[in-house]
Amino acid sequence: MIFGKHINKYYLKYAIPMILGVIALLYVDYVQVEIPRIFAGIIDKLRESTLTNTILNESVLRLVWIVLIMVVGRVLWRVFVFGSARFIEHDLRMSMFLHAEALGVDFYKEHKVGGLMTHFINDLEAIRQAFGPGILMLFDSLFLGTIVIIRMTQLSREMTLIAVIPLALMGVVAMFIIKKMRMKYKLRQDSFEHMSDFTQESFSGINVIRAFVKEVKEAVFFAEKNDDFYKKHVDFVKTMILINIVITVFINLTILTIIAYGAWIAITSDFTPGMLTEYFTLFTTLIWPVMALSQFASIRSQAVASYKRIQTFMGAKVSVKDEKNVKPNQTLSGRITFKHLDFAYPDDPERQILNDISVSIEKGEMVGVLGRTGSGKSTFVDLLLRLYNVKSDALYLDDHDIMSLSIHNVRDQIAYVPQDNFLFSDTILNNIGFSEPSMPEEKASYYARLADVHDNIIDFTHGYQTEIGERGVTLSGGQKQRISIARALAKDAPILILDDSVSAVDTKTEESIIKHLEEIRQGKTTIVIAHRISTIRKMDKIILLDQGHLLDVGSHEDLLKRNALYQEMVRKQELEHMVEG
Ligand SMILES: Nc1ncnc2c1ncn2[C@@H]1O[C@H](COP(=O)(O)OP(=O)(O)OP(=O)(O)O)[C@@H](O)[C@H]1O
Repeated sequence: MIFGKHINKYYLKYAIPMILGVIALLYVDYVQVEIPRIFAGIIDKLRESTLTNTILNESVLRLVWIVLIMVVGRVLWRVFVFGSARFIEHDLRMSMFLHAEALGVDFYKEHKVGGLMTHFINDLEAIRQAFGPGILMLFDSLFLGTIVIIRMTQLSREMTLIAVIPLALMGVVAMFIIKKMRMKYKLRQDSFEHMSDFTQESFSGINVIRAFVKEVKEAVFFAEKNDDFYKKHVDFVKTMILINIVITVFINLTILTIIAYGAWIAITSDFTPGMLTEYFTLFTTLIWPVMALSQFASIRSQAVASYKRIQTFMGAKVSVKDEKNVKPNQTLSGRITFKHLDFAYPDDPERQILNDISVSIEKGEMVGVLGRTGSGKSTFVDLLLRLYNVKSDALYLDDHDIMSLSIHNVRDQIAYVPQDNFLFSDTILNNIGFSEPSMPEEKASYYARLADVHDNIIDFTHGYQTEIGERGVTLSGGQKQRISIARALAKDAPILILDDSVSAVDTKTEESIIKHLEEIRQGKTTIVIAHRISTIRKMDKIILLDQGHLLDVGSHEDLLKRNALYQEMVRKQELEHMVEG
């Protein structure tokens, strides 16, 4: 069962338990074939009236031994073969997860999470089936099948020919059906992936669906996907049933032939009733290996289809990775320099998002980034986080070209509050303490105070132990923002980036948070993207972006004096303030 490089390595890793398991399996098969022979001996001795107590006792003792060996052997192969299959599934899942973590933003833009989940659930299960029951079926059918056929041939060559020819014919027919089945399984899996994608997105956007009263429209779309999956699944199952019918018909016809032909040769030759019983028992033993072979083919075809999907996923290029020969970990002071930086997103290389950006941010400065929506503010900070590759000699952290540092090194030195304020379904304490294992509650509460969210937290019945998300409380937008800020502050990194992170709090709370930032970020660099001028007016400098260009850099007073766009923004916001006021 050669799958491909992502799996073949596990053959080596689990070679010993797998081989031990297969040896136990083959030994069980070997002793199992002895049973019909013992019965045949007893029957013939009975017929000849030569059965003595000693012979009977010996036969029973041999049977007891065989059963004991079979019990122990079955336990052993189950542990070794099925155990290894579970380990392979576990290891592959782990490397898939690590790969998923390494994949860049561009991958997640193209691939939906629901589809990704089907690799982790259905496709991995298909691989496990191939390595557990699949290996069992493959060796059972080959080894048990062979020794049974040899013994059957020793008993009667002609009858074995009569029995084996239809079985071989069945194998050929089954092969064609299995090929079809593989194709149908792939279609079924693809359909399942589309349905999962759709379901995941619908649940994520359930509030929007409700707000637009589009439940019926979504249900209709879901029904289409559900129907499609149903049809593809039924189509696949029909082929599976067809193969079972073919097998059953062939086997029963062969049994009939054996009974008729066997009875005839028992009457007309020296073929004894004991031999006929043994032969018949052997043939019924042969049914399992034949069935196992066809089931193995089906399991394998599903696993191959699943592996191809996993391979496509594992083969997805990690677009953002360390350059060769990156410097060993550097401690950064927080100085940032953009030098004529141009940037276009990899999926749209023709459209330049940032143009010729040259600006310096000194260690310890508090810097506001302002600009109309879509002007490139988030892109500007995403590049600092090294979420994308930039050309060399365009962006420096201290005196290091960002491309010469490891991604881990860069991100380790930056604390970040993302625009969507994503929080994990975990306790508030663990969310705030995400940057360090087991952060004490006093430390988390210190940062929560700075982010002005401590009072909200202690209002919850379980305080810092309150679970957030699916299993716990639902937080308001402002609470989520402030917990995200506390989480970033708790990282206490040389550079802190807040991407539009105080938009959901009132101006008084915003003022308090900014004041706290000024106090605790002394000597450390802080970059705050904002839409409200009130958020950044007191900062050391303001970077004004417009349509991907750096329009101006200076203090609030400087920009107010000389920059028309800034004056316009201030005027508009004052007006809005007055109207609201
Ligand atoms: N992953 C991406 N791929 C391609 N284009 C993108 C991507 N992300 C953003 N853009 C484009 O880059 C431009 C700048 O977006 P960006 O999010 O940096 O602006 P912004 O100033 O932060 O906007 P806002 O204030 O609305 O958050 C936009 O035109 C946007 O469509």
